[in-house]
Amino acid sequence: MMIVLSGMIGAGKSSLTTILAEHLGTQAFYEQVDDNPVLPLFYADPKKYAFLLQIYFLNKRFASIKRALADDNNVLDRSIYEDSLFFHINADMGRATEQEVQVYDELLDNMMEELPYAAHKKAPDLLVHLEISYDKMLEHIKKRGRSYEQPENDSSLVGYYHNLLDRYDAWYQNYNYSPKMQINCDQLDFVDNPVDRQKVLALIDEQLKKRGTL
Ligand SMILES: Nc1ncnc2c1ncn2[C@@H]1O[C@H](COP(=O)(O)OP(=O)(O)O)[C@@H](O)[C@H]1O
Ligand SMILES: Nc1nc2c(ncn2[C@H]2C[C@H](O)[C@@H](COP(=O)(O)O)O2)c(=O)[nH]1
Repeated sequence: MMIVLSGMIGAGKSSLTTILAEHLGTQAFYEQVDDNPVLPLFYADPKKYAFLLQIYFLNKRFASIKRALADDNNVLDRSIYEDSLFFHINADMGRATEQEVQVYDELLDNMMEELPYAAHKKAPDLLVHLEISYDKMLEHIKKRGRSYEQPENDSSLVGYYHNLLDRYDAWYQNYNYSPKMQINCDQLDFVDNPVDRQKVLALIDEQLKKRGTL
């Protein structure tokens, strides 16, 4: 069983990846963030580093999916499809050239074809999308405290985050690679509140049982 968590920056993917993997007794696979040397460069100069960051994420994501596929059961923090969404939004904001987008799209297609499970199973068993409002997302970003993500250090992030949030909603509505479910995280504190945590886990269990995966 492969479960993938999707959602905006700060939605709670990494936190729920840990909780869910523990609940299901499976392995967790995280996005490479704190030890990502390109991420701070990107936030300081998005136009210069958008393409490099995307190649960095694609490479790491691909390695992580291959490692995850070596196990029967796993939970992944963010999908490879969202990386592409991020890049296309950045390109639409003038941070990547048409040629860079073309190279990225072709490389992604090529790499997806090479996945060892390509012949049988190209997608996760369930995508769990964490929906979040702008205000709640900022609250989480503040709580986590990565300096380069704070709008008070860089006001252009307000527009960037609104763009991402708007397009994320449409992305989830159109996502059709696998079964999917959405959890609104604004009122559910699955990090510090055990009752909310059980509620979220029950919602996911219900979907897995319905699909015969649990
Ligand atoms: N539902 C929630 N309620 C309260 N705090 C949360 C919730 N989800 C995440 N957080 C907090 O918000 C911050 C970002 O969460 P994280 O799991 O790193 O998000 P993501 O991986 O989606 O970027 C962390 O400090 C985490 O403790
Ligand atoms: N330009 C891109 N940025 C990305 C991508 N994937 C993640 N990120 C950024 C967003 C956050 O600052 C940080 C970690 O994301 P979380 O949602 O896990 O907090 O990395 C991407 O593909 N392109």
